[in-house]
Amino acid sequence: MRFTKMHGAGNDYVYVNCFAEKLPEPAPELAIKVSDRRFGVGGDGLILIEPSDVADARMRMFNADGSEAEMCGNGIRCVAKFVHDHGICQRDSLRIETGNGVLELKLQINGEKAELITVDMGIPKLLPAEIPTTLSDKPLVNFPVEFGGMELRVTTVSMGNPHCVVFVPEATDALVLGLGPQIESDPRFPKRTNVEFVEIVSRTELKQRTWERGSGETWACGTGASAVCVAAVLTGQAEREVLIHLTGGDLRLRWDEATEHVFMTGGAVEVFQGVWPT
Ligand SMILES: N[C@@H](CCC[C@H](N)C(=O)O)C(=O)O
Repeated sequence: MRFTKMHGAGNDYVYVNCFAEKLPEPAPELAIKVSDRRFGVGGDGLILIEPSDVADARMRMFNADGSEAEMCGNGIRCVAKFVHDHGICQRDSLRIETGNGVLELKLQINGEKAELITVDMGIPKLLPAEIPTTLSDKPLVNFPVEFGGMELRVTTVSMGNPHCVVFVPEATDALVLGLGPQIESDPRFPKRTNVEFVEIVSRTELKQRTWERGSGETWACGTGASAVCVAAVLTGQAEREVLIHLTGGDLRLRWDEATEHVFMTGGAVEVFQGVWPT
């Protein structure tokens, strides 16, 4: 099986072009093996680029623990770059099918290659049943909750996948690596959750660290950055257009007032290609 290693802002996955390749084993098992940073290729998970009946391509994404997620914001930019740069569909606007519906992307091309990509991430969902969470029966905005003996204020947002956003003075290891996994698996999030710890730098600039459902701390999370933009606006701390600094790079987010859609812009990088197993 040929694969391509790609990353968006340091959120790295093993990508397989299923227009041409067959998986040697079921995707969940394969995801666990290839993601291993010592015994595998190394990555935050596995992403399959498949033919679609309703769009230019379909993305399926598997976390490093083998669980399948509905959406991946950094992943979809890489899928678009792959689809464009490898000649599957060379338009500068693409439609990609995901577990959160068909999303539209605009590609900025430099020479022959896609560089910056803007994704219409759709309308965020805020109802507790849509997250899902049992913490309240109303949308949670700066909602006080106790986790591990500590009271935090959380804002929950679904971008197709669940996010729990916590604004903090400093996103320390104790919070991200200590509380992150506890919140991820808290039974009040029946499908587990991604967790974002966010520092407000100014009304247009934020800093984010993410504990991802199924993969642990990653260097960036695109659906997470979208949820953070929405949460920062809902809590009155930021404008609708923000620059978010993540551990592995920056993303630009805009929550459009008229359409309520979130737009995310960032890069996508092809790192190397290989064959699995060797
Ligand atoms: N890194 C991704 C999100 C990947 C899926 C997530 N871990 C989940 O289980 O929902 C992104 O860039 O959005």
